[in-house]
Amino acid sequence: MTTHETRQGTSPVILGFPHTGTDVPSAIWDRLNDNGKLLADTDWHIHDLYDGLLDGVTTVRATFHRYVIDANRDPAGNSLYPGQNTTGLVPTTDFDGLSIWKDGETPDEADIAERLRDFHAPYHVALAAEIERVTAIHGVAILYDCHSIRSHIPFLFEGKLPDFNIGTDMGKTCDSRIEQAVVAATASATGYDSILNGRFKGGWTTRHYGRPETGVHAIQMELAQSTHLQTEKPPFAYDTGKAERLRGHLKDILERIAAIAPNLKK
Ligand SMILES: N=CN[C@@H](CCC(=O)O)C(=O)O
Repeated sequence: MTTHETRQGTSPVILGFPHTGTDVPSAIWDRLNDNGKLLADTDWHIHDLYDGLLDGVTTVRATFHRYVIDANRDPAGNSLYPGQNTTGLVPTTDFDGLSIWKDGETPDEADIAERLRDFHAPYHVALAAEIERVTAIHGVAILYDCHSIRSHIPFLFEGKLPDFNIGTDMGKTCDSRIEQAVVAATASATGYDSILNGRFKGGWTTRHYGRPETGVHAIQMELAQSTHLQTEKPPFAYDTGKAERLRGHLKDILERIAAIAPNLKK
């Protein structure tokens, strides 16, 4: 089973897609309960949503599902949000806090070690290699990590999530000009709301790679799925009309950050 797909380009921008994969090996699939088999926490269609928006962009996409192992979690198993409801490296629940494994089939330490080796590590080896390659071309690289999530999830947050959720771990993971360019682009998107470092501050990928002092900048975009899906429940169908409108704004965001790259110094 392949673990990831890489498309190489020469732009300074790299798109990461840790959660759009839906591949689950049969031995793992058989351990999921009926709720887990819905794969409800997938970032549905997000790689299609961003397809073709920026010339020369590099993309790295995990093809395995986050219930196999979550490529956006610390491989050491540390929580993204200690003390708050969240999901882990190999999640035991979905975003609603409901079990995803059959009774007695919750992955153990040996399962987690195996999945780290077979899925999490190969994805991050590929992503790190692209960051290194792009940095060798431009002196800098901008990793934009692409996500989506349902707009109402009481287990994780109150009320309705804004449409654009920008995460930079409180400004630590990228130059402020990148952060401000994305904030400005989302603020000018009429009919959408947005927030910087609200409930979603950037996952492990953004926090791990974003080291502005070394020339590697990272920013996460968490889109509310109501901006591009027909409904936020199975079958999580793509809404072409909504998506086309949104794609104009995503293109604007990506072009703005690509234009900043030549001005970023190590
Ligand atoms: N769709 C995925 N959302 C991310 C959110 C990370 C964060 O808290 O910023 C995830 O769970 O990995």
